[in-house]
Amino acid sequence: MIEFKNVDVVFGKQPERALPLMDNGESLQEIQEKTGLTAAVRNASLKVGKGEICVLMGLSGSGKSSLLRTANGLNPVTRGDVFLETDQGIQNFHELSEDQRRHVRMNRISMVFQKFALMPWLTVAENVAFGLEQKGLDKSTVRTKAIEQLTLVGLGEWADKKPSELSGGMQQRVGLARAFAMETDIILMDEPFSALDPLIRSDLQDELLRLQKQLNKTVLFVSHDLDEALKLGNHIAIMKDGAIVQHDTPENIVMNPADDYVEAFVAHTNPIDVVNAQALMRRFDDFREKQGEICLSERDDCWLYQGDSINNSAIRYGDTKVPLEVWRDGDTDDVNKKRALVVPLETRMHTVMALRYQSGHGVLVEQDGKLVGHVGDREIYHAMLGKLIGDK
Ligand SMILES: Nc1ncnc2c1ncn2[C@@H]1O[C@H](COP(=O)(O)OP(=O)(O)OP(=O)(O)O)[C@@H](O)[C@H]1O
Repeated sequence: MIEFKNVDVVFGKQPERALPLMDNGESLQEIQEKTGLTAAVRNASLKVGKGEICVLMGLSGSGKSSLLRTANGLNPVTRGDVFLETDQGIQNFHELSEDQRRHVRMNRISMVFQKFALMPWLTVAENVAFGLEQKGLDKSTVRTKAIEQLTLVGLGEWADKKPSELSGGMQQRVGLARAFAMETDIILMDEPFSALDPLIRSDLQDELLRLQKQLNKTVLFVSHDLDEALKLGNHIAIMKDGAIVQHDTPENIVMNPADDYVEAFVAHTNPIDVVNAQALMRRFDDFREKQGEICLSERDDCWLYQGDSINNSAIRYGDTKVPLEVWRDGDTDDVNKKRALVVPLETRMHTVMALRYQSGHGVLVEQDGKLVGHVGDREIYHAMLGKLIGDK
């Protein structure tokens, strides 16, 4: 977990001079003119939970990197707090002694930069091992861990090559392996994929999502690119002139932008590529129940009977029962029309719509093997019109 509370970052001599002006609501430009100081971050509050990827987005100069870099002390905090989960519990990073900070940097936080920052004279494995050696682990443990991490990112065979023998995409994979090897809970990523061409970039995004499923880190990720933010983020925080103007789920950023600035960012995004079943569905708490069955549609006389498992559950239209089937990622054209389909929470709206259309039934949504909601035509139409059922 990492939490920023009312963080201000000001660059220049005697940065505190900017604080009263900031409190007066003066603009960055006014502050710059009056004091010569750069107020890069203004009153930013943001919490990133364990297992979450939060993407910081905004135009160039909006303060994304300045905020990110307060998390490991690369930038000072002029005012405010940065709380981190450490082995001593939750601690305010900027109140720690220099020794304690070094310990936290070594054991709790790692960082991946835009430039791969690999040392050219070391082999790939030695680059991954570097931080582990600093931790004081013995040589054979270090080598084993480095190879394990390289294998995890598909580069096991390349361990003894030099970085210059690898493509840009592979070098950034080494960067990921190096960050993951440190086994820190928190990973800071400052535009790690921006220098890569689009196909490789997309591969690495997939790779990060795959690793994250396995490793469950707390990730703060800076990006310029909305598509990247929508693909990776559980939450997105949009920054403007040093302030966070909206911190929200990707769906809400696209469907309910907080102001014109956010709206301009998302103007060309199609909701069906962003909204997922979780945001789209109507939860069962919201439906009428009768004799143990949930009424999915009054008009169609459609009911859900829930047995002890999904396989033993069914939907019923009047007297006709339709068994359920969990949809496994695959072709949306090739669905069994005699079944109603069940999808996980993260399934994208375009897939849910295709399954609704192909199966002829509303789509059920499961979480950890339990049915939790339903997407029918009403939910789909609402989302197309720019409204999610959850925020009506
Ligand atoms: N070390 C520094 N010293 C002085 N000013 C700085 C420093 N780092 C950043 N700034 C200034 O702070 C403001 C915010 O910069 P920052 O790099 O945080 O923005 P950003 O949103 O990450 O931009 P980009 O997407 O271009 O990297 C800018 O005006 C920048 O010039």
